[in-house]
Amino acid sequence: MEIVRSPDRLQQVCLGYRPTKVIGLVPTMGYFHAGHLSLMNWMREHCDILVVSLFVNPSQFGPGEDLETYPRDAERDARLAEEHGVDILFMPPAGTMYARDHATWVEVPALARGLCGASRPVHFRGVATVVTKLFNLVQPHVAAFGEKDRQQLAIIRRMVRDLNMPVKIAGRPIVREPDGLAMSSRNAYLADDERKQAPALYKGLQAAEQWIRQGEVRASVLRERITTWYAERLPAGRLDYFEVVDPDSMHPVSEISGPVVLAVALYLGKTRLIDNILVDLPHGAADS
Ligand SMILES: Nc1ncnc2c1ncn2[C@@H]1O[C@H](COP(=O)(O)OP(=O)(O)OP(=O)(O)O)[C@@H](O)[C@H]1O
Ligand SMILES: CC(C)(CO)[C@@H](O)C(=O)[O-]
Ligand code: BAL
Repeated sequence: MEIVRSPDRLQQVCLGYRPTKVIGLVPTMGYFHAGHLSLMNWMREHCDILVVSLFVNPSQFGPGEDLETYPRDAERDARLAEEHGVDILFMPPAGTMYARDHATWVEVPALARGLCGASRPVHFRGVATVVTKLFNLVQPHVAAFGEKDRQQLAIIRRMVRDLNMPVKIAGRPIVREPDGLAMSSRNAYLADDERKQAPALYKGLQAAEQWIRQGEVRASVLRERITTWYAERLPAGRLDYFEVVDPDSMHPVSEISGPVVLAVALYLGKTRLIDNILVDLPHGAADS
């Protein structure tokens, strides 16, 4: 495995491979867990040259968010990357990815206003911009992203389509702890009592899926029921949002009549956790 720190060097190495090798990219912010490793394992089977980027991207953090305290362990991450067959681990020092007078931004506002975008207004602009930069540096044939960050995945798919970027996007399933909690680097922030309550986040989504399968089609009723459900089981929690959205546009659905995503964000103490599930109902389900 080669560790590359310079963006120019990364571009030069990848341009050399591009004509003859299938290049796969897994973008990350590091502090690897089984979710990251599942993306690497999948990509290892779908490319010749596996590139993993590890960059805690400042432009996707708003003021007062956890940029400085974001968990980091570069040494352990490098060891795990090597064990998982990574060919190139890109770890740029903070100052090298953006010019001092960086002025170009990529935005997909139609998909970035709601859900996480409502409480993190600059977040998806930062994500779309850094992912574009990574695509330009690596020129991957395929890039993989987790469904845990489903709004991010939808935004990247739309950006790639709208801007004719020559890369295939693979969305990969959420890897969970045995108790159902979605793996996330930020789980490391949870105090013991918070960690004990955290699996209720996913259990709530499963309960809401059941209510839908039992015939509830009104998003407003689901939101009311789930708010009570979480308040009873997560006394330390503060709900940021629970939304029923269309899987492609990520726009809210008021009456369910086909596949929907149930998406939630909740603060447990100071830690903001997100999760979602796809409820894959057939189209026209409510009419039958
Ligand atoms: N539990 C998971 N299952 C599958 N993919 C995941 C999971 N968690 C993160 N990913 C994916 O890994 C990639 C890198 O994500 P990132 O490094 O931000 O990790 P993270 O655990 O999501 O961190 P955070 O705590 O910041 O949310 C993204 O495509 C993300 O969707
Ligand atoms: C895609 C990404 C690596 C961009 O910084 C980040 O948002 C993440 O880890 O999900
Ligand atoms: N995986 C999402 C990265 C972030 O929350 O900034």
